[in-house]
Amino acid sequence: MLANLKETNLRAAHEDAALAVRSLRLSYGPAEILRGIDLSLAPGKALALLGPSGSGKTTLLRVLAGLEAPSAGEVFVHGGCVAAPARGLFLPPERRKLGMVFQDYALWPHMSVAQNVGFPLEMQGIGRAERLSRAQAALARVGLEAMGDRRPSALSGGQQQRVGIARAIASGARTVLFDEPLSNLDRELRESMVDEIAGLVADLGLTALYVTHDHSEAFSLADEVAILREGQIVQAAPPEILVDRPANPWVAEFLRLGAVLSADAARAVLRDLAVPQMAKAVLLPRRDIRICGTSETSLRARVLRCLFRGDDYQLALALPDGSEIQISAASRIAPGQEIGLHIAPEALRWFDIPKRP
Ligand SMILES: Nc1ncnc2c1ncn2[C@@H]1O[C@H](COP(=O)(O)OP(=O)(O)OP(=O)(O)O)[C@@H](O)[C@H]1O
Repeated sequence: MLANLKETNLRAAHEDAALAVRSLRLSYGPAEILRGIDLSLAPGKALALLGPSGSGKTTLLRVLAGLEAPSAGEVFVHGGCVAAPARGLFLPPERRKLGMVFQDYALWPHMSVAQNVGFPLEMQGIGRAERLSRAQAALARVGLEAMGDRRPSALSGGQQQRVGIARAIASGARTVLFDEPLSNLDRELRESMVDEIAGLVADLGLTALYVTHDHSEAFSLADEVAILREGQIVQAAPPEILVDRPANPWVAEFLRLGAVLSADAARAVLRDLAVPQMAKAVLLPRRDIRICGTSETSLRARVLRCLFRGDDYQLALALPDGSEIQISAASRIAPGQEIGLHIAPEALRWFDIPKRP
């Protein structure tokens, strides 16, 4: 599975991995965009690269694909080294046995579905007859064997997504890189597409790497999520672990897990609190906070906004230290109202680094 590789276990890890990078760096002029990345992804697993805009997600994907050359470090695909600048090694994209699915699938409207799927094979110099038969086989694998003659515009969004995946695997790729595949879709469509993509990738037995800036998409699609910040991986773990044990206050805030308070603020606002020695910040996970009566109150908050979401209400609350937190509530509470909140001491997540590392 994915691991933050250490020098000692790297050799075994990268030999077995579908994808691995070691001490990867990339600079554009004086700007260092990727700053020492170690990752590996086991065959058949799905990894999401998640991070704020500009953190280097797309750049890392492009380095894996062979669309960018790293400045230092090594890239491995299915156990073989495909880029190592120190040794002058660089394999171009067509020799890496990786498929790519681009933002919004990037299908050419003037080509038929089968021509779209066969296009990368044409770029590899494969003849027409073989191209068509491989395109047809790939379409059959994604359940679209009857659609080869259609134009992409005559397919639903879900079918276009399947065409994008068929194109990625037509050359025999078992590992597919997805570059923000769902970024421009509206929310509802996106949710059903996430389901469909995850199902298809699992059915086809593919190894998948997704770039996304959407937390819920990353959590739904991937076995493990690597969080990038300014060209470095700050935490890589299964989604449940990220939510339960964020590595630092920045991860907790980025994932919007709740309110992060400095230890001093926590002492001031949380009743009867025992602050561990060395603690500099604490996360109050929003999933563990509930509205309560005065006798149970751990802290007080003021309602800033209250939004009806169909099933429940989303409350934006101001805590006494000025930080904001969003929780759900069963009924409407008017903005401006003071409420009591309860959080169990064992639900708190303490950090020995300050709130804004
Ligand atoms: N060709 C380039 N020349 C110089 N700087 C670049 C180039 N491509 C990307 N960058 C810079 O590298 C940084 C990382 O960009 P990248 O596109 O990898 O981020 P990202 O995490 O994918 O962001 P987003 O979610 O907005 O797509 C950004 O600061 C960007 O401006």
